[in-house]
Amino acid sequence: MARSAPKPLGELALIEQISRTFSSAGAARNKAVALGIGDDCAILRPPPGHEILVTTDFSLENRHFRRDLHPPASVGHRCLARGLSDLAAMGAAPLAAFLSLALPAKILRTRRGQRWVQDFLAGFHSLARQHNTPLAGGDTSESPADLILADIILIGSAPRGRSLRRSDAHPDDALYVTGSLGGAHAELSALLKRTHRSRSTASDSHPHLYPQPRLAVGSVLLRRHLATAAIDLSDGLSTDLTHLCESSGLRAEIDSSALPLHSLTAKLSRQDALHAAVHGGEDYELLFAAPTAMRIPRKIADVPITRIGTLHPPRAGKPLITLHHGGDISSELKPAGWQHFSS
Ligand SMILES: Nc1ncnc2c1ncn2[C@@H]1O[C@H](COP(=O)(O)OP(=O)(O)O)[C@@H](O)[C@H]1O
Ligand SMILES: Cc1ncc(C[n+]2csc(CCOP(=O)(O)OP(=O)(O)O)c2C)c(N)n1
Ligand SMILES: [Mg+2]
Repeated sequence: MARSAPKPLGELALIEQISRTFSSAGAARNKAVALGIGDDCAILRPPPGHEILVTTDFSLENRHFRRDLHPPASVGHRCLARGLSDLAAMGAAPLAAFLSLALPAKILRTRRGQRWVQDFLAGFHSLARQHNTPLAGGDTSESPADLILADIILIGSAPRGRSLRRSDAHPDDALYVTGSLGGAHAELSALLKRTHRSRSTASDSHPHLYPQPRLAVGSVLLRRHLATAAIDLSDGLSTDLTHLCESSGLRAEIDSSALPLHSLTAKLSRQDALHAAVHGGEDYELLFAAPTAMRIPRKIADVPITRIGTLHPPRAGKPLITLHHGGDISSELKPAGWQHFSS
């Protein structure tokens, strides 16, 4: 017998559900939020001596996730992780998140659709709790198409004038990455070959479905004055290192054998594994520069740190990024990571 359709959720009921999820016992709290969901604006009070950092990123169905392949909890987790990773790259601590959500009307009329929304919020909420990031507001709208569209805004803070920028690396600084590379690309490629949704959960190791924003590492880099510059790896090392080099007016030399390849790339050929590590996006690891004389621990906040190369002053005839393959063999590494509008 067909089950009766559930009571459709309207805008106010949905906001009520979101508000309840994010104010429950055990929900993320932050002293900086003087007023959260429920009024025309939220009110934030950053810690004294700190300045505010703001970042925003879309999570769009069929661009950043597929409803038929990504578990809804992963979509929620990734939506927040994208913003938290930008804060991590600058050494900032999150104060609050704002979520703007456009949902197809259809989704709120079926039990399955309502469960999708509930699981999306649960995935978001679980990562928010881990990183003390309350949801302090947002916007809810009916999507004009049959597509789920989300935008996340993250507000963070850092001691005034101390945030890590892309532009402050020095000539002869060493380059480091956190964690491992290529795992997100390898997992996404495998996912795109499937015809049904993954059942993976955040408790397994899933670099694409559940990336871990490196907030603790970013905070140590800033607090202990270890890094001169940093960026997070969202579009891929080749593209994001190009940003860091261009912003700092430097060129880079990278040792391909030093790149820490994620274990998920082990099934690939050496060439495909390297391609995933260098051009695959969404690893959400940090790339940072530090003076060669600075002693950088092998692990920071339990995350392995690997030296992958060195920065140099620009020189006529030398490419912006040189990839060394051992012996005298080297090649130019051009930015070939993710770029919207290019395919
Ligand atoms: N539509 C836009 N309007 C204004 N600034 C934008 C827009 N899109 C991107 N930016 C800015 O351009 C810079 C680079 O953006 P992006 O590549 O998306 O950074 P990230 O990889 O850190 O998310 C950021 O400072 C971002 O705020
Ligand atoms: C369905 C699907 N196809 C392809 C991708 C791969 N992908 C989408 S966006 C992106 C790069 C990062 O996203 P972007 O919007 O550029 O984030 P930003 O650099 O602004 O943080 C990648 C690798 C994906 N996540 N999902
Ligand atoms: Mg962006």
